Amino acid sequence: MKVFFLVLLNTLKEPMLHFSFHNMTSFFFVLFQYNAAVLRNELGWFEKPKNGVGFLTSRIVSDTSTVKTIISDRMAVIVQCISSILIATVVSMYVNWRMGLVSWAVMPCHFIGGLIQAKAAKGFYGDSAIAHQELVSLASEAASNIRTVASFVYEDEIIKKAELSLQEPMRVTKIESMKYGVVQGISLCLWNIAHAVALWYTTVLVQRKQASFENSIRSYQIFSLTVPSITELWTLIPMVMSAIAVLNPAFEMLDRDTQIVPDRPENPSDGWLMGRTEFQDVSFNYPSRPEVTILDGFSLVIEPGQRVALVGPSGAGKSSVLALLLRFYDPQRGRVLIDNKNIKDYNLRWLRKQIGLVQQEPILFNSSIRDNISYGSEETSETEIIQAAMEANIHEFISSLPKGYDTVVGEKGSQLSGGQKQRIAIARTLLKRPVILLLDEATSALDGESERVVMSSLGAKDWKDRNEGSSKITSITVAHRLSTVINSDTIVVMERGKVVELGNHHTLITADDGVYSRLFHLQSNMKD
Ligand SMILES: Nc1ncnc2c1ncn2[C@@H]1O[C@H](COP(=O)(O)OP(=O)(O)OP(=O)(O)O)[C@@H](O)[C@H]1O
Repeated sequence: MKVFFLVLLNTLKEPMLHFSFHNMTSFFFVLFQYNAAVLRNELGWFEKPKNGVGFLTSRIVSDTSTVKTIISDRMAVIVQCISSILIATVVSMYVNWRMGLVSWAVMPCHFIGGLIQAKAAKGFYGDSAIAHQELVSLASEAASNIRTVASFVYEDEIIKKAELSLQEPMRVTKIESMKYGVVQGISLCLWNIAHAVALWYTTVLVQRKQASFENSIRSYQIFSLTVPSITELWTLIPMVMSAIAVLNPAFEMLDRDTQIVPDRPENPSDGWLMGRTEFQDVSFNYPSRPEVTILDGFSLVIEPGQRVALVGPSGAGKSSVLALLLRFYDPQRGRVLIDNKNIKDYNLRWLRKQIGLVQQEPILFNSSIRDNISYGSEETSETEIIQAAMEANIHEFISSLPKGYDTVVGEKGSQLSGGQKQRIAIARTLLKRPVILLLDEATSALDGESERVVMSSLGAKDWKDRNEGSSKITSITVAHRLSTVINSDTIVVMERGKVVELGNHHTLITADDGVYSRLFHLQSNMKD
């Protein structure tokens, strides 16, 4: 009866274990937390080589699936093995306590065998995980830049690089697997010794009449049936070891504090910004290149509603000024103020909602034009979407497409021309109704006429209906083509991270030896 009860218990433990461990909640929780932890980081973190797109993709997939393997799958098996061992011990003690004790006496052989195995398996997975990350990084970089790869006929080089990145891990894995084989042999030998000792002691017990033949056979059978559980338990150890190696960086990722916290201070300010922007003696270098000074004592005041242009030679630091305004980075010295308040004192999410950025190479998503325009402003109506498209001078083109606003644009907008992508990006930013608009070479791919329409529409833009205090949008435009910025209220000429000239087109053009007038005449001559 007691044996029957134990057998029943053994049978019932399976559904209970699977109910406890084999659900995916923990996996989805980790996946969610991991994604959130990645996105929480500041921009400088993403620019480190080890945090590139490919590496991150590979890490998210492999780290989370390892967590799932440990929590959902392996833990169930581990608990199952332990409970089987315990149940078998109780039963064998019940049948013949001497035999039960023998099972435990030879247990060290199993444990030592397992421990040796686990030690040998350490480091077995580390290199292959890194190789996997490198491969994913190479593949995703090549796939996302396939036009460049194809035009330079660089496919074979990428395959060679992939092969090269696998060579060292393959060599290490070969040596490790040979070591592992030897260790496996030693472990098996130890387990066989344990069996031989148990069998020998069974015969001793029978000869001494301390156990009946039937009971010793029963007890030995139970012991034999338990061994696979012990073996399985120990074969799981290498996997758990490797998982722990993977989990350490995963926990580091989850625990990392971002240097620019988007939710602090916790309470967003009320209402809307006016748009007065000020850079006070700002010095800045990128975290990835701390030795190079990008902005050096940069100061500038922009009044609400002003249209300001930043011009100057390539590398002067114009885009970096915009990046600081969005707090992608913090300056090392000086302050950036909006409406006379340091931008560090604003809730960053709230602040960014009021600033619109259009970049030279806008990123579109592989969905419909409508979704791309309403990205980040999901609650807007169809009329508002069309209005924004009209202001960006793209409505006519969209309407000419067979599927209109439902046309899917392909990955990164690959099915559109550069100018069309830029105009969709402008519409997307206009729909956000930003108080401050940042245009970084945003119209560089447009023809002259199209650019004129877009720029004059942006120049006339006002948010009177939303913000009683400010009528016109404050805009900062970065452009190399000076015709883009000729109508700006203020043109700021930058060189090596400093303001070297400031004024409107007419005042700057009259300074004969000025940087702006030289640039302007150079561009006019090229046109002629
Ligand atoms: N993420 C970055 N990490 C390190 N250095 C950077 C980064 N982005 C830009 N730089 C460097 O900062 C300097 C200023 O770049 P920035 O893009 O601000 O110049 P720019 O005046 O806008 O140039 P362009 O007119 O060519 O766009 C350049 O020397 C550039 O190499």
